[in-house]
Amino acid sequence: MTFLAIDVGNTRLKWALFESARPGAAVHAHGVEFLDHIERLGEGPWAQLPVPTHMLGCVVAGDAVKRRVAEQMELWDVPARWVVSSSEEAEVSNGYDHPTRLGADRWVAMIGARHRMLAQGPARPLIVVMVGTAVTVEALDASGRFLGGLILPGHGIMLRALESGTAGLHVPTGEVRLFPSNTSDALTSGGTYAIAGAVERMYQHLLAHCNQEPVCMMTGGAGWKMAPSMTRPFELVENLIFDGLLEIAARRFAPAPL
Ligand SMILES: Nc1ncnc2c1ncn2[C@@H]1O[C@H](COP(=O)(O)OP(=O)(O)O)[C@@H](O)[C@H]1O
Ligand SMILES: CC(C)(COP(=O)(O)O)[C@@H](O)C(=O)NCCC(=O)O
Ligand SMILES: [K+]
Repeated sequence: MTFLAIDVGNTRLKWALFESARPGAAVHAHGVEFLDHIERLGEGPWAQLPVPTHMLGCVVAGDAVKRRVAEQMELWDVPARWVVSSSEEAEVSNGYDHPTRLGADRWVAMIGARHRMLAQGPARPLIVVMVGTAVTVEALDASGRFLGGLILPGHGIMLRALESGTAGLHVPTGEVRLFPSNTSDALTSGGTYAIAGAVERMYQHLLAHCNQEPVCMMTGGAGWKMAPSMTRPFELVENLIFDGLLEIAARRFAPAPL
């Protein structure tokens, strides 16, 4: 029984074939493609894979991209299934005004993070930071209710916005500095501390709301860039979306109850 997990963001598709649809399952194979290269999957990395028993994915990149992924999956007789955010799943509840409008990647990452925390110790309030094309900062209370979250531009979008809106900001990538003394460092540091500052504020909001120190988990392709600049203890997790997809898949596909 193998399980294919797919996470399609606005920049890249991440996939992993697990040996079962259970949390902690061993990874048989995994890979990443930029969205422009999705058409390579079927004749490339997926051609040699054993046929997955089940697939579950999450996609925020739009319907055209979703169809292109489904086309690549035609090499197997496996239906493409995509998570839709809902008001409750895998013991996490959704406080969004319109639960189905919440980005599926945010929902799935929260489910992954909540169960990761529960596997390590008692339930606490939880901050989930995802640093991808955009950055999201979610807050959950100790009961597993999503209270709300922040969306802000990721590093690339911030830089491109500044480049396109000004005459004098076309410079190479710089370093994160406490007191940036050139344009490159000023831009790189500004973006990094904007993100770190947003996380710090959400941490304070959640601490005040719950009166208990939150656990903080960070994930996403650019998470490693943020790690040295964070103000609170956090765990950098490779892919919370895969963790969440395994939790959901276990409840949908696995024969034995959890
Ligand atoms: N080797 C890399 N290739 C592409 N993006 C990278 C790489 N290393 C870091 N990044 C950063 O990660 C972001 C993409 O992360 P990812 O989690 O794949 O985003 P998304 O889920 O939105 O597609 C890019 O915006 C970029 O800033
Ligand atoms: C916020 C996002 C753009 C993040 O996308 P990503 O950076 O993972 O590509 C995505 O989760 C999304 O489109 N959300 C829908 C709106 C919402 O969550 O309120
Ligand atoms: K993502």
